[in-house]
Amino acid sequence: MNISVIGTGSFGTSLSMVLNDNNNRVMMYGRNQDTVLEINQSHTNSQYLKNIDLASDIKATSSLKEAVSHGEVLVLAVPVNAMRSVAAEINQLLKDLSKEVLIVHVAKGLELNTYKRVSEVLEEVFDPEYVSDICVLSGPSHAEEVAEKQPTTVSTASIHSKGAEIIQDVFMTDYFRVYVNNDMVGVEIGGALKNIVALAVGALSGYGFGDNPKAAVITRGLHEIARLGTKLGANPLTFLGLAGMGDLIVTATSQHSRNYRCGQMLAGGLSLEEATEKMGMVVEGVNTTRATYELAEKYDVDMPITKVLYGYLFNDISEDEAFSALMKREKTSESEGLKQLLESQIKNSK
Ligand SMILES: NC(=O)C1=CN([C@@H]2O[C@H](COP(=O)(O)OP(=O)(O)OC[C@H]3O[C@@H](n4cnc5c(N)ncnc54)[C@H](O)[C@@H]3O)[C@@H](O)[C@H]2O)C=CC1
Ligand SMILES: O=C(CO)COP(=O)(O)O
Repeated sequence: MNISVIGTGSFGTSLSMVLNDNNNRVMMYGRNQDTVLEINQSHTNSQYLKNIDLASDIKATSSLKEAVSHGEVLVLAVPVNAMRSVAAEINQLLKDLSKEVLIVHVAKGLELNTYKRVSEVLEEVFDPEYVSDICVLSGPSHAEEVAEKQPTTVSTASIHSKGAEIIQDVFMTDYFRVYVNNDMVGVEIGGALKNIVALAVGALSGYGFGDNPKAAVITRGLHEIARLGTKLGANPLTFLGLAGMGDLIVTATSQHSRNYRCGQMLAGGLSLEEATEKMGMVVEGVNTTRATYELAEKYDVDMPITKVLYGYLFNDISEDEAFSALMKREKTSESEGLKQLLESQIKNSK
């Protein structure tokens, strides 16, 4: 198929390699002329993927119109905060070209202020006449390792039934395995909220905390992701899958993760601005912590780790205050919490 990948950052580039390996005709769109030239002439993207050669079949353009004209499937691989404006530009081009495409996004976060999942933003922006379906692709998939062709597994979900199966076909190679999941809300919430946990565990690592507190934050973090997710209509079992537990493991335990490394830098004394600037790539967990904190307040969902991280990121509470806020809460029952998740699932499935 003809596929256009919108975004020449780390993930857009590594997914272009997967799509090319699966015999699709891939065109990347990037707003940075130098990157576009480098991809076309040197077949590398050295700012984002060091020591990786791209196939010469992968073409890049700085014309969004050219990319939209080329693709039957458009892969949106830009940060969440750019999604609405990029989608609006694409929608206008689709109208002008009178063309229908299948959209898949790979962004992991919630939109600031609206607290919307990315597919909700896209559904709002795209005219259904020009978009056959809107899908998400998410799961444990560091761009660096995808580019090295390390065996990788991800989930895809779509608003309608057909889209996810097409996305499964266009991405699936012998090193990139795609599972269809029918829980769009769960897949998007899992991918977005694991970044909060990764930031928190990165900070723990930066302060020199051991494995016990890290396991506590990962496990209880997954629990609170599931609590908010089910409130929003997700199936709690999705959080045990690739887009939940899988992505949480890969992100909250890895030096590849920008969120984890950002947490480490904060613990090392950098300000939030300094840490995100030094990263030079998107750290979705920062905005998503704010959006999730506000969303949890709105829906009255107890999210102690998110709340404490919000205080640490935006209100300068210290690590001691953060720990004390978490450890000195009222006594609670683990089995009661799990039971409530199951009850929500029964309610959601009715
Ligand atoms: N890097 C990774 O391992 C993975 C990233 N993701 C998600 O994919 C999304 C993109 O991440 P990365 O590629 O890693 O980010 P990145 O920071 O490496 O690259 C982002 C790209 O988007 C472009 N961009 C930003 N605003 C734009 C706009 N308005 N118009 C056009 N292009 C724009 C930038 O120029 C850059 O090329 C994020 O939501 C991230 O959470 C998902 C899975 C893995
Ligand atoms: O989502 C990712 C891997 O699945 C990458 O996470 P970071 O954005 O923290 O690097």
